[in-house]
Amino acid sequence: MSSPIFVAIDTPDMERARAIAAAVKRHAGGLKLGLEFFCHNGRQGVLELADLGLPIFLDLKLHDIPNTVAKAVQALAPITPAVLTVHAAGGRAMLEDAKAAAPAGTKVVAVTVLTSLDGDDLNSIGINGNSHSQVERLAGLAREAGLDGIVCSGNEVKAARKQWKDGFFVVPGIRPADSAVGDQKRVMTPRGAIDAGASILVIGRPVTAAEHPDEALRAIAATL
Ligand SMILES: O=C(O)c1cc(=O)[nH]c(=O)n1[C@@H]1O[C@H](COP(=O)(O)O)[C@@H](O)[C@H]1O
Repeated sequence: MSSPIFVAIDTPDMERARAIAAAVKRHAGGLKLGLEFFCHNGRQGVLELADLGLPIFLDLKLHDIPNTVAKAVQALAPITPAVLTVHAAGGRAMLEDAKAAAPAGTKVVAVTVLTSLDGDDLNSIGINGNSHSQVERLAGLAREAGLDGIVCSGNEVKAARKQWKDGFFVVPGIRPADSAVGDQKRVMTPRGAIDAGASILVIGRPVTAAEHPDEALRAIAATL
């Protein structure tokens, strides 16, 4: 079985992205390319890294009116990412239109509550609940809209999986026990997230900031 770990290649520097991708390619389940990479390297950069043969998770966290998001998804062609993110808070019509615009082989997943937010952050943007209730609400919305799954932290994935048994659950905010947390607030160990029901783990700095990314990745994989 291929690894559930998608390595987040968060850099605008194509040389560095190529080097990290080449280093981890034998032991990663896929590559996650997000805003930092995409804003600088665009579709061409994505296609170049896709040539390595690993599944590509394109993390653009699209969030706009339904027509704009649907057209943006169409404009990604000829990229056919294995996974694509949109923001659940865009609402049901946006989610439905994003899914309808995506290629058949692309899992469209909705970001629920960013792992960099805690309860106080949620209150400050007018959400008077905790991350658990908000993730459950948005998971229900994503499911009703026909999406493939959600992005949430390891803390909520167990409850979300319970309400959506065949959902695809992406879990970032992954930190091995000895890792720096950085800007993440809702974190979980790799093993904890898998045990709680994650389908895939997104791991960036604990791998990419290591002196030897492939060794760091294999050490994490050994804990699963
Ligand atoms: O959609 C994501 O991938 C995502 C959602 C979320 O709630 N939190 C989150 O950290 N991510 C992404 O996951 C990666 C985490 O990177 P590290 O914190 O370096 O492991 C980054 O590329 C984030 O953009």
